[in-house]
Amino acid sequence: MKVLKFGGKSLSNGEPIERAVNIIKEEARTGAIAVIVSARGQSTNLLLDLYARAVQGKNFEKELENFMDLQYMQGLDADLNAYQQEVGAVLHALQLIGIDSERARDRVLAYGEVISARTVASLLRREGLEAVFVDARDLLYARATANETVVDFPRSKSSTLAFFNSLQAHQIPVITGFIASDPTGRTITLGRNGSNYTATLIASFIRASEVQNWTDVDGVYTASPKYVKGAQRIPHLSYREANELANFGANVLHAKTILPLVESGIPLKICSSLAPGRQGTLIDENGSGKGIKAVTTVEDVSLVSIEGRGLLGKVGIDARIFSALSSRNVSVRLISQASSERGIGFVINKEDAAAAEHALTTEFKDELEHGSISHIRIDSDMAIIAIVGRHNYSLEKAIYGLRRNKVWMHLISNSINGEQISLVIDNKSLKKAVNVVHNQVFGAIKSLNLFAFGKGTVGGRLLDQIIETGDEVVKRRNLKINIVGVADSVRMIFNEDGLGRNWKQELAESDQESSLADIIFRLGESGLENIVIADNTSSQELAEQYPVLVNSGFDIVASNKKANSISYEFYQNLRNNLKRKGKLFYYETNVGAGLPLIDTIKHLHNSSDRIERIRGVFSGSLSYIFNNYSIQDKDFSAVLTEAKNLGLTEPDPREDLSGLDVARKLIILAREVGLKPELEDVSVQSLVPECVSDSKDYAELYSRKEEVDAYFEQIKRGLTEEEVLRYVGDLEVKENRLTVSLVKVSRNSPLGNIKNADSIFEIYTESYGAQPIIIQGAGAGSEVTARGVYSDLLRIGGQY
Ligand SMILES: NC(=O)C1=CN([C@@H]2O[C@H](COP(=O)(O)OP(=O)(O)OC[C@H]3O[C@@H](n4cnc5c(N)ncnc54)[C@H](OP(=O)(O)O)[C@@H]3O)[C@@H](O)[C@H]2O)C=CC1
Ligand SMILES: N[C@@H](CC=O)C(=O)O
Repeated sequence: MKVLKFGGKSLSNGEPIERAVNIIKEEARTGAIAVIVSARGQSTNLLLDLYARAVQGKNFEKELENFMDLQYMQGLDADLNAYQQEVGAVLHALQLIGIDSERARDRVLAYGEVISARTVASLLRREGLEAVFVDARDLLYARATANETVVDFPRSKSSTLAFFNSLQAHQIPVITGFIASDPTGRTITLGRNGSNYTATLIASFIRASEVQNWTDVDGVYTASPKYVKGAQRIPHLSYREANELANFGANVLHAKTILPLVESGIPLKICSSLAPGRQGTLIDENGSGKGIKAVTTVEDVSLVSIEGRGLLGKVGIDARIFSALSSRNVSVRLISQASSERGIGFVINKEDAAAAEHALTTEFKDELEHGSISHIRIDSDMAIIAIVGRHNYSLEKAIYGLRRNKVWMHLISNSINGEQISLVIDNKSLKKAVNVVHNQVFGAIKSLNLFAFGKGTVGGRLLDQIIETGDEVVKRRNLKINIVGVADSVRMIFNEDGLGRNWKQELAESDQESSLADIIFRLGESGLENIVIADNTSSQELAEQYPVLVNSGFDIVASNKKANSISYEFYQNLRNNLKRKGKLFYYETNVGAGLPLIDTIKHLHNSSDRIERIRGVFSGSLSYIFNNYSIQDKDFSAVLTEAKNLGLTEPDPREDLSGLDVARKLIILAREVGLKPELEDVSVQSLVPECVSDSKDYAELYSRKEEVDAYFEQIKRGLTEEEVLRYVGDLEVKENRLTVSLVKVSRNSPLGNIKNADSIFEIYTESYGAQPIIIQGAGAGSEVTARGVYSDLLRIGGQY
């Protein structure tokens, strides 16, 4: 015989109960079945409310009407009116007596299951099945203890077997879940998950072939889908694993409900009544073998820590702690003790915190007074994350991910059989932590949550590239980049679920003012893991805030060169900060846009090949300008405008013309090879003609373009047929000399030969001698620069 249990949501009015009836009909076709039901929909809550109203002497008639309205269904052969009278009479009596008692409450609650079983039996009869209503109070017996309801197994088993033996073939018992009789014949409930317990108890008594638990979820998941979007259904679990899951927060199960099955080896299937065809989770003796099964969470627990030198080597301290707690009915969920015994930490339910504090401070009053115990501290607002299943390195992976995301672990506990690891963290970090741990231990698709500053030439293109190639990146790299926000200099938008193709319009229409402090706060509060900041602005103000971003736990990618080229002291402090916090900062596009330059320099430098000189055309925009200006019959200002329109120049092109941008790039490279220059140390030949150098902004400079054009025309006239102009950066390492100058070079030389907006870098090293390593290619432009930043992002994502 199979036992089918239906939860409250699966029996709600309308489609759910119709589906449940169909499931029962189908299963009845395959052999003998027994059905166990919970109270329908929200009935238990409504009955609890009715009970509370009655014992408080309040009116309940209207609420009772509402409750009964939800119970009625068309065409039932069972008379539910009688129950309205009966519940009303019980509530009325309670209203008069006004005494709140557990048995009285249980009696009222029992009506939920009774009406539900009557209704389901009646609906099955309407379908031509021989369904009989069974009140479980005639089968199951239990008594209340201080902590729980304890079932009288021998008596319950014998009355259940007697009943089932009396059943006729084809009769389908529809049995009330949740309720039993106490030794005095009064109603008693079986506690949390009580109907599931009824099902597994009855199944074990009658040696059922299986239990099907029909609910509104289609099985047990690798994490709560409430927190982890990528959680997967677990097809197969062992009883032991299910038990661990049940103890650590998987609320589709309760540990106690599994026990009767373990003893009798009956498999349990968790099935969704919303999608009956779908495979659920099978729980049996064998499970599916080794491997991590799930990452579960328990919210709202308290961490108790007792510390002091008086604990050192003293016999009986633990015994006193636990007997004090047990005297107040406080159960301990986890414990960890330092080997020196100077500290003991354990976790209890948050609602027991006050009782625990009282019990412990009373027990250890003397030790606290004498100082041999320095403190008994209770930190509430804690949570547990449990990794269930056996697998090598899962703890290391979890710790790595949590550290990276600044989640502090207060306590770590590893079960003796190695099948469960528990981590105690702050409740407020739970969402972030469970995502990190889940994705780490399952190697699931990792999320990188990106907040982007700057939506201009580079920033805008980057966001579009991420959106255009998102699916490919998930497939090839197991990484999902979620753009959770964008800010420009005026406004910002924020969407934890990730922005889509519409981001530009949403930003344009946003009424949220751009504010770095708000962004940091909101990202911190969001519970998002693996947050990366992209800086595609040229703002020094933002660059100066990188240490704050790092301290807030974010990694950074930047096309903005400012952080690497302002004072050396800032540069060094930022590096120290990054190291201390274990955060990443990539900025490959700072020099040479998308070219693999900075990385190459780093590798050469780290491999101890002494870099002696780096010389070349560092500026893509000036490369474009001089490549074209040298050979075309156009005004300088016209070519400058072309470069600006192509997105090659700095937001303020005076930074290119003044040589400041190239000087910054020299500084960045010099610092990569261990020098410590400041901007003032660079000798720069500015390209801004003296006559317009007092222009207060680019617009004014441009308005005086005739003077600019005349200046460059004169330089151009000085060129021979064979010569072209190149704006060259030169870093002479040994001499610690950094120069930027406009030089005439032969058209046929490597520098003279470059086209478009190409940059070229000649890297002279000790090993390569007079033959430099040459890196050449597009040195500016939205597409290549955005690609470079994207590649930095992927490098970070690869380390999650
Ligand atoms: N263009 C290129 O080829 C290359 C550029 N780079 C670097 O990339 C960076 C961006 O250049 P590019 O995209 O061309 O510049 P743009 O002028 O096109 O875009 C700059 C963006 O930054 C925003 N912004 C400015 N200040 C702030 C702030 N404090 N907070 C938030 N947003 C801000 C601007 O907002 P708003 O729209 O409101 O003004 C704008 O969206 C620069 O640092 C540049 O040096 C590096 C390599 C190559
Ligand atoms: N304006 C810069 C852009 C890249 O850094 C350049 O031209 O190189």
